[in-house]
Amino acid sequence: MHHFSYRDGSLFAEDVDLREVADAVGTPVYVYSSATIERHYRLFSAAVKAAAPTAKAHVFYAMKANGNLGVLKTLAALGAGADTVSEGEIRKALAAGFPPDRIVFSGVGKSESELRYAVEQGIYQVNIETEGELDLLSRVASALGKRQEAVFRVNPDIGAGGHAKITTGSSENKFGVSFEEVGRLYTRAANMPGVRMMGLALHIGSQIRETESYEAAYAKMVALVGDLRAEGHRVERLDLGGGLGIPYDIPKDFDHGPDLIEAYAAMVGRVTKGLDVELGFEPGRLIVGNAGILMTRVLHLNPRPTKQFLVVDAAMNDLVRPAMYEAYHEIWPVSEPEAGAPEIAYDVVGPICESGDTFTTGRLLPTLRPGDLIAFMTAGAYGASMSSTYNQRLLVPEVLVKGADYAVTRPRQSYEDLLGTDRAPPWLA
Ligand SMILES: Cc1ncc(COP(=O)(O)O)c(C=O)c1O
Ligand SMILES: N[C@@H](CCCC[NH3+])C(=O)O
Repeated sequence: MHHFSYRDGSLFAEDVDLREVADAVGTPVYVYSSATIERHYRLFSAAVKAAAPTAKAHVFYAMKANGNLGVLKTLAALGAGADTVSEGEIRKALAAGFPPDRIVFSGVGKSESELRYAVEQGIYQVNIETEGELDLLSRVASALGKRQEAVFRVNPDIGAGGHAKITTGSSENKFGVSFEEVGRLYTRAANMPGVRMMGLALHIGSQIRETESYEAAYAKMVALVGDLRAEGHRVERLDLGGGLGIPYDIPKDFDHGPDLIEAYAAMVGRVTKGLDVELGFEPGRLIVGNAGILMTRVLHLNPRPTKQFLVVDAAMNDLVRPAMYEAYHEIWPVSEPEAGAPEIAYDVVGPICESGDTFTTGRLLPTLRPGDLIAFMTAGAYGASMSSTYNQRLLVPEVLVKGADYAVTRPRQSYEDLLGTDRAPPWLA
């Protein structure tokens, strides 16, 4: 369920009329609902905690999905941890109030300075993805006189996900140390200064809407825990990653309840039954995806003999998912269409000079005119966080709603900001 609905002929985010936000903040604009974020975080954490009653479960929100400070503070206040993938994310997580001992650092290519920063901050766990990274972490941490707790991110050779570009668990993907190598690396790490191996992690992909792939991968990991322990290794933590998917095709009256979350949690309970480990989870999209929309205004119509282009003021630099993954986002007019109003098939496109700057083709929508507002739904995850200034367009503002209140949690970038970071080379100055 999410908290965007029609009231008095207009689309509301909780108790805030989106027309009001468009007037005050302009378009395009991302709008997030605190209530939806809270609901999904609570549903997920309660489900996994209940399903694995003997294991301690920690939820680390994967902040790459949405790193807005207001969103992060909302989740930190609920007691979530953070799954980070760069020094920038660690810094932002700390600034948002996540305590260091609830921060996990994942990622395929961590640099020496990033690892040093993470160790200095005393973060909970580094998820090591290569042997070179094990060596580097050991060197960096021992030079600081510290011992960093870490796990190996294992590639289980079982991938899943909503698109080939977001599958991560196959051995063809770059992520994690090879399943066959873990035993040898664990043995090496036991004798290394600066690191303390605590267990294993995996993350098999994103937008996964079934539990079978997870179950196969998790079962493989549970067996690996047993094998490592039999060799005398300490394996106290199992970080099960994120990736649980959400519905993108949501009819307006749809209440997508906790079904998939519960099926997932039950599967986790089944697979880890009797296993004495602390479990970690790294959900991103599940927490914030349905909690956000991108509101945009129609600029122009461009009729062609075979189609009608609807040119809006948002573009692929603001929401890249359709261009990058052929992703589907529902489009809801902000003014509620009258029942039975005639519909037209539109190609909804942005102003960027690429044909790929197309949000959808042939989408049936009520008749729209320049000046009308529409919302790309389910844009809370990998929307603003993947945006860019391509075509020298300003990064769009982000607004967080709570009940009848809203706040601009990131203002629209200014042209001064856009130009201000560039430097001319001395020979052209
Ligand atoms: C290591 C890791 N954890 C968690 C996530 C979060 O994924 P999702 O947003 O699909 O839950 C990702 C991104 O896929 C990831 O790479
Ligand atoms: N960016 C992807 C998800 C990738 C997840 C990051 N590991 C999306 O928009 O669906």
